[in-house]
Amino acid sequence: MDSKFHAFMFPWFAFGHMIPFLHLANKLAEKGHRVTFLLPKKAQKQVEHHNLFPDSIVFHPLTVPHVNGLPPGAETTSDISISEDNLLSEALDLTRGQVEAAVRALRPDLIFFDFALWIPEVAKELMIKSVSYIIVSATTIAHTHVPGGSLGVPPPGYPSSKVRFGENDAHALAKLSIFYKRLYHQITTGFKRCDIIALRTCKEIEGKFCDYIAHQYQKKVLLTGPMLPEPDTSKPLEEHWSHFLSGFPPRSVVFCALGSQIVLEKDQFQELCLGMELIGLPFLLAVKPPKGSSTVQEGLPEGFEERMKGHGVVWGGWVQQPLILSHPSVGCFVNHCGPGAIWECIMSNCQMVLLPFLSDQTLFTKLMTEEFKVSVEVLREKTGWFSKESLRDAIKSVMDKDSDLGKLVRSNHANLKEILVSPGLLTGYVDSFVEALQEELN
Ligand SMILES: O=c1ccn([C@@H]2O[C@H](COP(=O)(O)OP(=O)(O)O[C@H]3O[C@H](CO)[C@@H](O)[C@H](O)[C@H]3O)[C@@H](O)[C@H]2O)c(=O)[nH]1
Repeated sequence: MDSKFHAFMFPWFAFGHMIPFLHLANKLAEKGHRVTFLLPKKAQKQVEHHNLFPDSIVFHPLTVPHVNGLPPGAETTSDISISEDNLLSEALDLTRGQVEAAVRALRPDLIFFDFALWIPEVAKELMIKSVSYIIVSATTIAHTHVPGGSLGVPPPGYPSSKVRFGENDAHALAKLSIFYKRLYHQITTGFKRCDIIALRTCKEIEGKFCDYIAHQYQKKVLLTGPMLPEPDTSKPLEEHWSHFLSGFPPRSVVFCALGSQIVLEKDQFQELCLGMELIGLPFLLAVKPPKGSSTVQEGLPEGFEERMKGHGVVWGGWVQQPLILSHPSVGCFVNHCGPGAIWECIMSNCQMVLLPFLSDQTLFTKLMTEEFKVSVEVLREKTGWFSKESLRDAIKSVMDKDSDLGKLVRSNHANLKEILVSPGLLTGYVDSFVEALQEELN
């Protein structure tokens, strides 16, 4: 065949999945390959600015069928609560007819998927190769999606004694239990049936977990590297943020964002706000409105906005996270340890304070905090509650100039970043990945 291939991409209906798939699509397009990207209709508008090669990456919008129990018009995880994930996953399965029709009409050489476990079946029938491309950490896959373990308990031979759930992580396991069975089935079946397993990581960070997965599934595991976004030069940081941030000294602002899915209970949201106030440093808190409030302002603690005027902002909308992280005034990033956030954080110069909510976020937090010692974790109580004081203590422990812990994590973080930015490392991952795909197709 022609050495240039045509790939289909069909990620789970969540921005944390569609965006890194698109970054991979860009890397393929950069090398002259074509991509047809299947996604829910409404999502296209929100992600199309990530498409750097519109001539080579073509969106193929899908109509997401309604499933009883889902809010009308729900298409992505941003439209639903975590407890409705299984229903959205049923809706994804119901798009099979549309996907098959597109595959038959366009006959790609490869199909990348993650949760649609029926893709290998569709592909095989037409002699197309299927690639199970997983964008969450290899740590999570090794712990939770290898046969032999159970909810919260890793399978035999799992390669870490530190990257495990602790006694205060029951809150994360409780959330996982809602969709554990379905997700476990999707990923393990996808892995068994696909031609290639690919992971969004690099061996410098998760090598032993990748080797473990390859051994357990007896399949070659290809790595794409972290798939960081290309710096978006088309849109500078919005004026109101650059104006706000530039008013503070270098590295003094605490930026907090919790990804695209986390919606806090109102009391926990208020505690988060009060914790930011306690630190005494300028801050930008970009989180969704809490449960029961339609705006963040509506959920704020009494008098908070007035007290924080000119010093701290709580924002309920989308922000340009990578650009904020690279602003010289930002010195600390409090985040949920989502796979996108964490790679962006590692590549920044910000101190890392981790506040995980979901199970994959919790495991990656342990990897960063216990094994690499590049971050600190906000302590929670057994109920999962975190107090304003524990948030303040975690942030102060890395922001206080004289803190030994702060110096340690800063220096470990700088070393890790240096490895990742070493010339050719990340492009080398993409080159080897594409070569391996081409070999598979020949
Ligand atoms: O206001 C915002 C919020 C997010 N982002 C970007 O959106 C991406 C978010 O990705 P990520 O950090 O991975 O977070 P989530 O989308 O929240 O990740 C969800 O989806 C992942 C894949 O299922 C899970 O691993 C996580 O636990 C779950 O929170 C990142 O690139 C951010 O830079 C912005 O640019 N602006």
